[in-house]
Amino acid sequence: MRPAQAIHNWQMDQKADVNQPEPKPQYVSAFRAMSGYIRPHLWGFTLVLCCTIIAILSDLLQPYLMKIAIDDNLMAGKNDFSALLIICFVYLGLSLSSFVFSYIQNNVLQGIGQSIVSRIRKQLFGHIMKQSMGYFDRTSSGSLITHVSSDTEALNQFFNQVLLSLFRDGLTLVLIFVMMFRLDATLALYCLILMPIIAVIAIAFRSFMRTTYQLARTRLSRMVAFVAENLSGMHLIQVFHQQKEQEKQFNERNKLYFQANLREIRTNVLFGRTFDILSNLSVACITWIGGSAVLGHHLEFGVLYAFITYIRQFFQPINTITQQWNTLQSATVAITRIWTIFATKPDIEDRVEGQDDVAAASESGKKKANGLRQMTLATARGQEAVDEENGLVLGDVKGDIAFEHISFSYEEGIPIIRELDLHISPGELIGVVGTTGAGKSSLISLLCRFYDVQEGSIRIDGTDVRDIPQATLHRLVGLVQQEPYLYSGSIIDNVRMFDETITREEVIAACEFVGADAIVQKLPEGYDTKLSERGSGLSAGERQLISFARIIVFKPKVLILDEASANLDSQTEQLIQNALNVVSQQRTTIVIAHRLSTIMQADRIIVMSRGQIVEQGNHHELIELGGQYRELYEHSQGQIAG
Ligand SMILES: Nc1ncnc2c1ncn2[C@@H]1O[C@H](COP(=O)(O)OP(=O)(O)OP(=O)(O)O)[C@@H](O)[C@H]1O
Repeated sequence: MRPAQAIHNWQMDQKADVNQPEPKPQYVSAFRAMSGYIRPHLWGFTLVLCCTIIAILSDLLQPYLMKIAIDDNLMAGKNDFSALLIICFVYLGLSLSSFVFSYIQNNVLQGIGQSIVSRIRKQLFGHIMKQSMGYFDRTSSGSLITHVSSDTEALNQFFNQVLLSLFRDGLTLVLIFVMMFRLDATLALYCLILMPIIAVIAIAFRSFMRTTYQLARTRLSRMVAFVAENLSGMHLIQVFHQQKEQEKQFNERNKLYFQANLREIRTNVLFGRTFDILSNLSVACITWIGGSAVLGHHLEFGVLYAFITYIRQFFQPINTITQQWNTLQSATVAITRIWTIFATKPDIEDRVEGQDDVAAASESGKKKANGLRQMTLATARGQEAVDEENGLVLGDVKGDIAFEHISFSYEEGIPIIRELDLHISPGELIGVVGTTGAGKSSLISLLCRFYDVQEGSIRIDGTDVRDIPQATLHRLVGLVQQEPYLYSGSIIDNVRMFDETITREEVIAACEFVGADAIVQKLPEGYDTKLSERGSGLSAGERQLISFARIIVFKPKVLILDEASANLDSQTEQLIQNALNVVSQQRTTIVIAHRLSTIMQADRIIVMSRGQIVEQGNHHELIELGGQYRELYEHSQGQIAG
């Protein structure tokens, strides 16, 4: 397999246009893109080829054998029973050979197809996982699910139906003509007259079938996308009692898909039956023409019998090839979609050694970046992470954070963060407050490098985050999100994020440390309790505590907490407050607070408005100042009192 070569081929064919929304089938490009995956299986394909040829010959020789039996034995008036018996055995042998070689050909081809598709699916999933947040903002999860599931399945059909049909049915057609001409050239020429009629019907149906097929596929993917979106937002649907409305919308999509399917089926049936009529008509014509010749003693009866059999066999491959047109189209569209994803580079990538540095990166920053890179390599090997140049160890990172004159926007022309400066000292506990949409979450997304700033730089211990490999950065900076995500799996797995190098004892110690142990112990199987998807068996506060434990085991130098905005009961709130107090010790901590009570004890509170810092100081200083913070505080006090 040569994915790099395949992607290169693809990109050349697309002329670097990787953003086409509705790809059109491009057959040559699709075949070229697949060629890298086909090459390693050349021996397998050769075997398939040989088996197919043998199976086709075994099938096509059967009518010829009957012709010999009829003309050379039965009609010749010979009473040669042994010759007849031999013909019967050879006939059986041919049937058996057709069965065996078709079986081998099918199995080998299915095996090759499945292995290629499973490899592409794996690479596709891996590639999607590497994309940055901007990509997921732009791409719906429903369409990604479709790409990983049904588009890769369409590739499988490409191997098992399209490739096979093109070869098997194409060769069958050619050989049938050869046999026909060998039997009787005049009758064969009569059959050739049929070709233009068949071609006209096939072409007319082809465009119908393409339209109905594409319609059905589009409606199916819309329905899948709708289901995916609804499942991820189910709690909202239930809270707002939108079940009926969503059900109505789903029913509409379902109905449209049902209608498109019916249309597709009807077109296919009509096409198949039209071919049947044409086939019967041809048999009738040949029976009349050939029968007259037999009666006039110009043609042997056995030849006519074989001819009629060949005509019947002749329509089946044409029918199959025309039907495969749809599969070929959907496979090429699927290849286009998949390769478009493969060709999409992540917006955020680790800087490659020797690449141009950001203008702002200082010499010392670069040296430290080198150090951090080395650390990643060393930690990946499980060794003591030492930077040879600077003598840094991972444990030496202090957690000094500087936002230096940064500006950022998700979309051009709509600034979210504007020329913001902020320095956070190692070990400081910072609270960030502000009205909704002020840019608080965006600020921490930038620190985690989910997005890159357009101006300025963000530095950790003097190193630009763009110079730190992402794997290192995400070990340095731990994030507890507003809605902590728990996976289907045990509590142990969720705390250590499936990292087997973290022991059970470490997980339990972390849970005890943040006060989650008592909650876990109450669960039916304690730490081995299997959580359902998103940890739906736990309350919001309990999920927060588990995610605190997660932070403890991964020991980040900088902790970011995007506080849950959901109302928690006072007991859970106290548990979370205690947990925050312990996890924030000896690490730089930034808390985006929705409840001011969480950050009243913070070393410093930042008040944000419209992407800028408008006030900062500790709780008392900001109350004294009498600005936005005081307003927010009085508002929150009013709410509590109310
Ligand atoms: N992925 C995104 N794509 C485009 N715009 C976004 C995206 N995320 C946030 N925004 C916009 O950026 C602005 C700041 O959002 P952000 O989430 O940073 O605010 P916030 O202060 O954290 O708000 P809240 O307190 O409500 O969470 C908002 O106007 C929001 O609509």
